Amino acid sequence: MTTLMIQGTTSDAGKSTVVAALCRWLVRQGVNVAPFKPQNMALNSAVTCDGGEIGRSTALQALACGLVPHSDMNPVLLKPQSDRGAQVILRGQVYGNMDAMDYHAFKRTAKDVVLAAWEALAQRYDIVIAEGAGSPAEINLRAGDIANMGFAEAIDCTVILVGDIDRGGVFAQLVGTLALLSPSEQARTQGFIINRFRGDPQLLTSGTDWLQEYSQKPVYGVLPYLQGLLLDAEDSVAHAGEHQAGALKVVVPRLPRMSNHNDFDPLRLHPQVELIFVGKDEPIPSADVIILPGTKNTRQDLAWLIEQNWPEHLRKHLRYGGKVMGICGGFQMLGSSIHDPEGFEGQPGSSHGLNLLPFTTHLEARKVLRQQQGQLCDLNRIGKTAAFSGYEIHMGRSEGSALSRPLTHSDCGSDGAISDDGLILGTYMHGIFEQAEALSTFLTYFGITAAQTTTDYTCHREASLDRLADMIESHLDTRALLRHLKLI
Ligand SMILES: NC(=O)CC[C@H](N)C(=O)O
Repeated sequence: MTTLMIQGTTSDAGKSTVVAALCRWLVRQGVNVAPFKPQNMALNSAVTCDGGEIGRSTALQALACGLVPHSDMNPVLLKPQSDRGAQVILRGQVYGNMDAMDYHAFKRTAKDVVLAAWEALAQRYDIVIAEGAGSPAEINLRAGDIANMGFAEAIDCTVILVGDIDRGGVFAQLVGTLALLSPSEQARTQGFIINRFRGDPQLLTSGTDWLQEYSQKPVYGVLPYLQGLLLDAEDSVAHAGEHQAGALKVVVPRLPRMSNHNDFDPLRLHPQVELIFVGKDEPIPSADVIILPGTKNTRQDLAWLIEQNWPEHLRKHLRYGGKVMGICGGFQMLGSSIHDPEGFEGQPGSSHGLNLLPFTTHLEARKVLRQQQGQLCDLNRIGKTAAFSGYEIHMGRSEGSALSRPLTHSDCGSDGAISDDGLILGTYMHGIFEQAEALSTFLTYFGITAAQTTTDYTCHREASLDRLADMIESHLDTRALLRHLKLI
C-alpha cells in the first residue's frame, strides 16, 4: 500500500481537482485507489454509505475512484457556524461544537482519529491519494498539525506540491513553501505540479527548468486551465455558465453560513436559467424564483436576511406571483418559528420565522444524515410524479399543518411542504435538482414553458471526471508518477 499526499501552496490551488483527476486516471490504469483528506473545513458535505458525512470534495474523489463515499475518507470535518466556532465531525458523526482554541487543544485526539481512519483505508486499497488543506507553510499552525505535513510525517508518505499559476507568482509559491518546511518535510516533497496554466507552454519552460535545477526536484507536469468545469466547488460559489437571453431568473441570497450551495450547480449549468447569488448589501434584483439555501446556522442567517430587508422583498415578490423555495435551513426559515433551546447553532433561544408556511422547527441533538430516493409530488398537475434523488443533513425537525401537503415522498416518508396557492415550497432534500426528471419538473413549475432537455447532473459530473483523467494522461509525466507510486 502506498500513500501519496497532494498539498497546495495556497487554499484553492486546485488540490481537490488534482486529486480527483489522479484518482480517475489511476482507476483507468486498473488501480485499486481511494481518496483521503485528514481534515477539511467546509460547509458542503455529502452523506456517506455508513450514515456519516464528509466534505463534498472528498466524496467527489470517491466517485472518481468508482467508490461510494465513506466516513473514513475524511475523518475530521470542521463546519464553521460562527466566526469563532465550528461543529466538529469525527469519522462522519457530530462530536460537538468547538472554538478555534478548543480545537487546537483537541488536535491530539483528532490525530488518533485521523490515523485510525487512514489505517482502515490502507487495509482496503492499494493506493491512497491524500489531500492536504490550505498550505503546509502555515508555520504558526505546524505544531500538532494533522492536515498537511503533520499527517505526512506521521504515516511517512511522499508529497507532491501543487502551485496555482493563474493567480501569479507560482515559482515564489513553490520555492517559498519548500523553504518553510523542515529538512525531512522537504525531503518527502518529491516534486511539483503547476496548475491552471493558460497560454503558450513554451514560455514556461525556462521557469520550470530553473525550478528543477534550483530545487533538484521534478515538475511532474503543467496542467491547463480547464474551462467550463463545474465540479462540486467546495469553498466558493463558482461563476455562472452561459445562459440564454430571456432565461428564467433564479435569485439566491448568499447567506453567511450557506451550506451545500452545490445544490444550485444543476441550475447554474442550465442554459435557460440565470442564477444570481445576492450578497451583503447588494441590490436584490427582480426574479422568477427566489430560493433560500441551506445554512449551518439557520437563526443567525435568518437574522441576516431580516437585516438585509429580504422579508419585505419576499412579500412583494409573492404579491407579484413570484415563487419562493426553501432548501433545508432555508426551508426552516419559511415556517413560523425556529427553536434551539440547547444552543446547537449559537445562543440558545427561539426566532420567529418568515411565517410563509404554517410549521415550526426544533433543533435536536440527533443529526439526520441519509440518502433519499423517491417521487416529487405532482407539481405541475399533469397527473404524474417525477423521480428525484437527494440527501438530508440537518439537526432540525419540523412539524405543523404545512407538512400535510408534502413536496416529496420516499421510503422514509414524506418531506417538505407546498403552500395552498402553490407559490411557496420547501424541502429538507439537498441535491434535489440533480436528476434530469426532477430538474425538468421544477423548471416547468418555475415557469419555463419549453424546458430544454436537461442533462442529468450525474452524467455531467462523470464527463468532467473523465476530462480530468484525460488531462492527467496528456499533461503529466505519467511514467514518473507510476514509478513514484511503485506501480512500475
Ligand atoms: N443543511 C442545512 O441547511 C441544515 C439546516 C439546519 N442548520 C439544521 O441543522 O437543521
